[in-house]
Amino acid sequence: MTKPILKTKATKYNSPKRMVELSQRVTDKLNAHPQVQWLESPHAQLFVHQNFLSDADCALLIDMIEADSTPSDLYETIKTEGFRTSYSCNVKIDDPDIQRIEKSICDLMGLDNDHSEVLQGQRYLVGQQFKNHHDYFHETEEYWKKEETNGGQRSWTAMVYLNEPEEGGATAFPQLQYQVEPRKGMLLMWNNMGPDGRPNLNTLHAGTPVVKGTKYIITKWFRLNRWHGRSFQ
Ligand SMILES: O=C(O)CCC(=O)C(=O)O
Ligand SMILES: [Fe+2]
Repeated sequence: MTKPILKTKATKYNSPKRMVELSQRVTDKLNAHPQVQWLESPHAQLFVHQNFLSDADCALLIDMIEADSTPSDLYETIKTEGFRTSYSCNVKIDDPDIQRIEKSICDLMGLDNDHSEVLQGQRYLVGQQFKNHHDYFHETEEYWKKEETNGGQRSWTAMVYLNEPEEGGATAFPQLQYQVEPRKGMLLMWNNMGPDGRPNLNTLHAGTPVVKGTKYIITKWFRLNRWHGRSFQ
């Protein structure tokens, strides 16, 4: 007997219709929240929540990033060849503080933690930056085959500024001619998809170079489907 051919349903993992539903659900929730502010743009959906994290939470996250960062600095800098010169680390997912912070982001946005990648901490020293990029996956790239079946496309990005560098380090959205200045404890969220449920080119953004001081952030990327990398951490 010949084996049946397994049909992979590509649409299951990258459904613009499901993305549109997800966008609607999240934007409805954020629009209804009294402390969430919509950053008006006809070209992309961006929201902020001032003072989302307390000073104590910002401090403990900075400590975690610092504790983790020492041995890997040089390696990270060489590896990224100028494109992303910040140091980044996956925070410890079984830490109760991390779980509480992750939950607070998920609750605010109405998204499931199982659909997000592990929270990332980032530190930028003077001169470090993350050049223009999209957070969504480019579906023509080789890596997409793997990502497609492991969580699929990145839907929303959530980022919290843990401090305020003395100069530089804004998050710039060149297509929107807009930049977000770091504010301690502020949560910035945006939809990486457009109104058609497909990647929105206008979400191009950069972490601009830090001119003076140090910048610390955490980032959380949500996926359309369940992400399985969490169980391997
Ligand atoms: O550092 C920033 O302001 C942006 C970071 C970013 O784009 C990312 O982590 O994907
Ligand atoms: Fe990004």
